Amino acid sequence: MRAVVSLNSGSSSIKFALFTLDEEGAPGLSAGGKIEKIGIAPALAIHDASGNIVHTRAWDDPALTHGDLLAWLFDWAAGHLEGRELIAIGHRVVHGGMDFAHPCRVTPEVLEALEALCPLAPLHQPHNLAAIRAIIRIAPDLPQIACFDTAFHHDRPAIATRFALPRALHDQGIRRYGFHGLSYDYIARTLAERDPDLAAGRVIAAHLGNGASLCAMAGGRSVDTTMGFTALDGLVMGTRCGTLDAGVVLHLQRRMGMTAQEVEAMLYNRSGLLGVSGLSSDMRTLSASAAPEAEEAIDLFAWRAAREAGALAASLGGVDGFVFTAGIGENHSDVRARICRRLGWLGIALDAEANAGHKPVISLPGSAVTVRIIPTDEERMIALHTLALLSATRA
Ligand SMILES: Nc1ncnc2c1ncn2[C@@H]1O[C@H](COP(=O)(O)OP(=O)(O)O)[C@@H](O)[C@H]1O
Ligand SMILES: CC(=O)OP(=O)(O)O
Ligand SMILES: [Mg+2]
Repeated sequence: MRAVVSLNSGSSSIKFALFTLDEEGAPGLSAGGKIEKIGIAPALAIHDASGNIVHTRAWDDPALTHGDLLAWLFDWAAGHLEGRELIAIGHRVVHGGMDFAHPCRVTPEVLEALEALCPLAPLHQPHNLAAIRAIIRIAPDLPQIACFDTAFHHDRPAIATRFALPRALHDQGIRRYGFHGLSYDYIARTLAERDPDLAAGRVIAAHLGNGASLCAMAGGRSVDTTMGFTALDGLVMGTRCGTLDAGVVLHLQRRMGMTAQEVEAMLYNRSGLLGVSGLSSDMRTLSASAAPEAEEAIDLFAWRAAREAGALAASLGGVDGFVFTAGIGENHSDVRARICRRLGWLGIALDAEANAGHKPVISLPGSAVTVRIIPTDEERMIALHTLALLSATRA
C-alpha cells in the first residue's frame, strides 16, 4: 500500500495527515493530528480515520523547534506506516509570489526562491520551509511537493491584484496575492459536489480561523479576496490587525520612534483580537469573558467581516451564497449570527436554530442568499495536489 503525508506548518502549530491510497490511487485518511503551542508548551493529539483521539503527548519545553517536533513526528510515522510505502510529502507553503501558480516539486532552486518570500509571510513561510529542510535531512530522496496558499487566487482579474501605487512597483511584485487558497480550493470543490447550482453562482467564502480572510468566488474561481501582499491585510485576526491606514505605520516610525521590527512585531503578534481585548487571541476565551474589551473585540471582528463582505459583494455584482469555514466559522454560532445580521441587507435570512446546531445549511428556505457551513480540509487538498503532480510527472 502506498501513502502520502500532508504537512501544514503554521506559526505555532503543525497539522498533518497520513493518507493511504486505494487501488485506483484515491487517498483515504488513515490518521491525522496537530501539534499546537510550539514555542510555549507543545501539545500533540493524533486521531484515527474516524476522528477518535489515539495518542496525546505534551512537552513542557518552549525551546523545542518545528524541526525537533518534525523529527519526532517522522519517527512516530515511521513506526506507524504498517507496511505502507511513503511516496511523497506535500506541504502547505503560504507564499508563492509571482512565479509559483501551481504546486511544484521542491528542488534546491525552488527552496531558494521561496526563501526570498519569507519577509512577506513571517509567521508562516519560515516554518513551512523549515519543515521541508528537516525532511531533506531525514529522507533526502523522498519527493516533497509545495502547495501554495496564493495559487488559487493567481488568475483573478488583474484589477483585483493592483495597489494604487506607481506602476513599476506592481511590475516588481508589490501586488495583492491573497492567501488561504488551499482552504478555498477545498471549499469550491466541496460546494460543487454538495450544491452545484450554488457553486456555479456568486459565493463569498469566509475562512475565519486564527488567520482570517474572505474570498469572492464566481463559478468556483477566485475573483477577489481580502488578503493582499501579505497575510496581514483584510479582516481582524487573532493577533494581526488586518487592513490598516498606511499612515499609521509612518506615524509609528517617524513620530513615535518605533523601528520597523517593532512595528512588524506589533502588527503581526500583538494586534487583532489580542490587541483590542488585551486578553487573548483565542475567540473561545473572549466569548467566555465578561470583560467589555472582549465584547468589543468580538464585535469589531464581526463588523469588519461584514464590511469586507459588502466590498466583495460589489466585486461579484451580488451574492447567491455565503460559506463559513475554519475554527471560528465552523464552530462559533454567535460570530456567524453577528456577521449575518449585519448582512441582512444582502438578503441573508439566518435560521437561528440551524445556526445554533451548526447544520450544513443555516439560512431559512426563503433567504435570497444560501448560507452554509463547510468544514475545511487543507490537508486533503494538499494530498490531492501532491498526487495530481506525481501522476502528471509520471505520465
Ligand atoms: N469550538 C469552538 N468554538 C468557538 N471557537 C472556536 C472553536 N474551536 C476553535 N475556535 C476558534 O477558532 C480559532 C482557531 O481557528 P483555526 O482554524 O484552528 O486556526 P489556525 O488553523 O489558523 O491555527 C480560535 O480563535 C479558536 O478560538
Ligand atoms: C495565511 C494565514 O493567515 O494562515 P493561517 O490562518 O493558518 O494563520
Ligand atoms: Mg489555518
